[in-house]
Amino acid sequence: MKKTLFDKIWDAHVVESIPAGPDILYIDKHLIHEVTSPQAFNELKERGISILRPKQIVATADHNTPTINQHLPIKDLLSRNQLKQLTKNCEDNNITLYGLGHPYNGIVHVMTPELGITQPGMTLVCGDSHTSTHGAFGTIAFGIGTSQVAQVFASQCLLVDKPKKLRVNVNGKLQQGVLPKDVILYIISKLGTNSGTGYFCEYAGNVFEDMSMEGRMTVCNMSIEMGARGGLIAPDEVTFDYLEGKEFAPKGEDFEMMKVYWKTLKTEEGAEFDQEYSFDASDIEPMITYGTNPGMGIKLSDSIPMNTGKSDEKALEYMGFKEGEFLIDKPINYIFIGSCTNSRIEDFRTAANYIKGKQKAANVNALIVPGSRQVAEQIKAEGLQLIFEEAGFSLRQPGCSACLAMNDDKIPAGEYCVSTSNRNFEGRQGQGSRTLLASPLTAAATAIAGKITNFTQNLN
Ligand SMILES: CC(C)[C@H](C(=O)O)[C@@H](O)C(=O)O
Ligand code: SF4
Repeated sequence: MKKTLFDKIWDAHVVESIPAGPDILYIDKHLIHEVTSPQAFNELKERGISILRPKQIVATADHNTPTINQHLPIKDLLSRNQLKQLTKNCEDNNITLYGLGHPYNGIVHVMTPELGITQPGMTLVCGDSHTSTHGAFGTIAFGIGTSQVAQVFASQCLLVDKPKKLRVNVNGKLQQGVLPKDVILYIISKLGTNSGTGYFCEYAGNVFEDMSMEGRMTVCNMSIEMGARGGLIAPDEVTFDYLEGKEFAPKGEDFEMMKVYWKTLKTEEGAEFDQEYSFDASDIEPMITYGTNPGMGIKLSDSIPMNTGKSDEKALEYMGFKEGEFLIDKPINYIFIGSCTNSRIEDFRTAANYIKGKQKAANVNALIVPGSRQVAEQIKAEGLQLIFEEAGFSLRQPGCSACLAMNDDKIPAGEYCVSTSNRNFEGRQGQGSRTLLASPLTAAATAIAGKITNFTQNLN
C-alpha cells in the first residue's frame, strides 16, 4: 500500500503493535515547561522510577513568566514557585533547561524549532496542545496529558492509537495582505472546530509549499483548533535551508546524510487518506473571529452570519456582537502580537513594515511580545524595536503573555483585543476579556486605526 508522509514517520517509530490495541511509539524529543511537568516528575518520584533518557528532553519556562524586568525575582508567588520547581526537577534529573534569562529561553514552540531541535522525521511530544506547531518540519508532533508525560519520562515511549489521516489542500494564488494566519483561520472557519477529531492532518498544495517555515508553523500550530491531533507539512528545500547552521541541527556530512533521508519524507502518489478537503487560495481574505471558538471566523469585510444556532447566541452575547453586524469600524482598545502562533521574526517584520512611519491610535494599548530571546534580539538587530517604539507600541520580553494571561498581561473585562494568538475562549486573555483572532498585519492595522479596518486598500 502507498504510504503517506505520516505513515512513513509513524511506522519508523513503532516499537511494538499490540494486537487490536494501541501502538508503542518511540519518542525522539520530549519538550517540557513549568505548567504540565511538575505532576509527572512527582509521579515518577513516588513510584521510584528514574527518567530513562534525560538527553532527549528539553525544558523551558514560558507560561508564567513576566514580560517586564525578567532579571528581577518574579513577584507572583505561584509563578515563582512553579519556575523554582522546574529548575529543581531539571537539576535533579540532568535535564537541559533554558530557563528565564537564558539566551535560548522562549515559548516552547518558538525556541526549539529555532534552535534546530525540531527536525523532519522525528516524533516529538510535549504536555501542551500546540505541540502541533512542530509538524511544520515534517515531524509527528502532538500534545500529551500529564500522565503521558510521566510515561515518556519513564520509557521514552508512548502507548497511542494510530490516528486517522486527513489532508487539506490549498492551491492557487493568495491575495495581497493574506497571511498564513488567515489561511488557517479560513480553513477552520470552513471545516469547524471538530472536523479534525481523531485525525492527523497533512497540509498540501502550492500555498504551503510557498510559505516560509514561520508561516508553516503558524498553520500547523492551529491544527489542534480544528480538533486534529496534529498537523504536518512535507519537508523540502525551505525546511532544509531553515535548519542548516542552526545550533542543534546536524552539521556538515551528517546534515547531508540526513537530508537524503528527509527528502524521502513525502506522501506517495496514490496514498489514501480517510478524509480530504480542498480550497482555492484566491477565495481567502484577511480573517477575523467574532465568537468564542476559533471556528467562528469571517472575512474581515464580511458580516457576522445569521441563524447560527444556540451556542453562537451565547458567544455573541459574550462578545457584545449581533448577527448580521459588520466588524469594520468597531473601536478596539487592545492589540496583542505574540503567542506561539505569531511571535516569530517574520510576524514582527510584517507588522513593523506596516507600522513604519505611522502612530498607533491614542485609544489603543499595543502589546508586542516576541516568542523567544533570540527573536527579541533579532527585533533589535533589524531596527524593528525603534519602529515599534516610535509608533507607541509596547515591546516586551518573551513568553506566552496575553495569549492566556497567566502572568500580569491581562486584557480588562469587557474590552476587545485583536490578538494574533490561537484561542478566543471566554476569559482566555483575562476575566471577561473579548478576543478577536487575526493575523499580525490585521492587528497592526487595527492599532494604527484604533478600530477594525479594511487595511488591504492601504497596502502598496
Ligand atoms: C498550559 C497548557 C497546558 C495549555 C495547552 O496545553 O495548550 C496552554 O499552552 C494553552 O495554550 O492553553
Ligand atoms: S503561547 Fe499560548 S497557545 Fe502557545 S503555548 Fe503559550 S499559552 Fe499555549
